[in-house]
Amino acid sequence: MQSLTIPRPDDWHLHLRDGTMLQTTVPASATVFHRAIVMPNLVPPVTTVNAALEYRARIMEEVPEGVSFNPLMALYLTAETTPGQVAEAAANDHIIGFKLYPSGATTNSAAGVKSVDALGPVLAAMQEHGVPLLVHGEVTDSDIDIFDRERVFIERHLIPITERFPELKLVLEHITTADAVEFVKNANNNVAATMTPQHLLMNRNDLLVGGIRPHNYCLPILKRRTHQQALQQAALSGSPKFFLGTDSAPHVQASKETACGCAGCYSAPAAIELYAEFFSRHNGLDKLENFASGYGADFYQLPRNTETIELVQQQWTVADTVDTATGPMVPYWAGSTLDWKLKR
Ligand SMILES: NC(=O)N[C@@H](CC(=O)O)C(=O)O
Ligand SMILES: [Zn+2]
Ligand SMILES: [Zn+2]
Repeated sequence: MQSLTIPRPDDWHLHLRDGTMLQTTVPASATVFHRAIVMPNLVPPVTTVNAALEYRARIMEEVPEGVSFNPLMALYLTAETTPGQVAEAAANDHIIGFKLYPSGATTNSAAGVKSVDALGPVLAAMQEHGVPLLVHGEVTDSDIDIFDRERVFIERHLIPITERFPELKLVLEHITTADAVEFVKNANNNVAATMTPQHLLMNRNDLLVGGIRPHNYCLPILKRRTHQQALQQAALSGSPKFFLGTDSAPHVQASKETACGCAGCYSAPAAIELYAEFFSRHNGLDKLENFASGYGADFYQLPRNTETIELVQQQWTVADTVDTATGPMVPYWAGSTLDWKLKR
């Protein structure tokens, strides 16, 4: 049997939610990943260091016995965020950075930023303190087509931000377009991107052909195949600017399979295997190690993990549903097979 041993991976973009949902989501990620950036789009959003530390404590309560898991908390950037709060965040090892959600762009983004241009003083403080800016990069203007929202956000906001703050550490999250790949490649080394399993493995046909597939619906929305191919090439290129961030985003089945379904793929139950599937399908398994367990840590100036995990080439089927205290969830890739399995 073929097997592959790599350092324990980290997930640089993760949604765990709160309350009883943590009983399901925390073990699913903590038993695989050593560190994870926990996204702050709760209701209400996690905007202060104190709120983030309390949220982190609730997460830690659900980490299984004997498992070491280090949640790195992102704070939700709002129009009220101050340079003082940036300094406070910079001084706390449990806080990794600030997350910019354009208001209305995605799940629980109502409290997000309405004017990116007004963020100058806060971005200046982030640049000064070396605090990363994590970005959901989509405009929300009703006259911009949903498939163009990432490209337009890059043109209108990201290029100006990187020109004005050339030393700002910036991660364009869950990239979906060739435009995003080009932007990141052409930017300074303090600009990087995370990639999800669904954007590497799928394109919009997987969402819309032969019936609408709510469990493949996430934001930014899956794009056409040429964009998928640009992402694939970037991941396979071995560039340190592209690394793993699952964007695992749990919603219960009833909220996904409905007339107005929520955006988000719950990929955590098969996360590392999904990436292995992608790299193995493209004869690039040797690139998995740095993508999953190296480049992200390097970017965030954290040590690489020394523990290892083992993947074995063995077919298995992702569960149809996962039970939670608030009802069943349908994981991403439910009922389909994968060729690589994490040895647990
Ligand atoms: N990606 C998604 O489709 N959904 C995420 C939010 C996000 O990361 O944009 C969620 O919190 O559900
Ligand atoms: Zn997002
Ligand atoms: Zn996300």
